[in-house]
Amino acid sequence: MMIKVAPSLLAADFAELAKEIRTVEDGGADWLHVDVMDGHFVPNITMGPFVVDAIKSHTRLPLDVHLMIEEPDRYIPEFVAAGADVVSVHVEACPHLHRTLQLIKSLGVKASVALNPHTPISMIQHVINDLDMVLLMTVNPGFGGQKFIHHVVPKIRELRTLLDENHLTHVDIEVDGGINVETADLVKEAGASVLVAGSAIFKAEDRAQMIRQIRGSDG
Ligand SMILES: O=C(CO)[C@@H](O)[C@H](O)COP(=O)(O)O
Ligand SMILES: [Fe+2]
Repeated sequence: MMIKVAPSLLAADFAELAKEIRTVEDGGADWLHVDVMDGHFVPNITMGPFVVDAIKSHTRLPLDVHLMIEEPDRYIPEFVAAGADVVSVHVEACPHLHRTLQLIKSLGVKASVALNPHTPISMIQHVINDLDMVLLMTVNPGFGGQKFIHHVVPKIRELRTLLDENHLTHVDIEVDGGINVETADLVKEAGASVLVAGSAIFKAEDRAQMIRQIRGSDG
């Protein structure tokens, strides 16, 4: 399986974003992961469409926008206009999930649903044909630098089986939170195809080498 690595900018120096982006883009990142938090869905506030727009002008990498916000439908068009290429909404924040996914797709970008660590795979069973990706949180959303929650690994396996049974092999499984060289092996073995990593990459002495190690092409 082709593995993509998406550095999370949450762990970057926000006062030097353009430079930070250059280091991971030159270092071989596949996507840039952008964490949007509203202080309601999660107990932290990060950035909005204005910053996404600024990031877009400094990279050719696809922007993987992880919306940890309530009422995402109100803001999705703005994030797409700002340059989002993949939009993840949390199932826990979407009472009309099917409608939200159609909205994302109607804007011509990839639609993804994110699940908190305790949220069962069955929550998305009836929308799997409308998805380009599923984001499985491997920490409780809200902050970078947290510890990987191991009980999510069987959920990755369960989702991969569900996708295989429905001939949806093109649907990516993204994992997010606590990914490092060790946990990367566990999630890839279970069927994940997009690995988000913030602290592991931005705190590494050699970011390019860390990206290669997480992807697994470096032994
Ligand atoms: O969505 C989130 C946190 O809510 C993540 O994208 C984190 O930013 C990942 O950071 P690390 O756990 O890799 O440091
Ligand atoms: Fe994220």
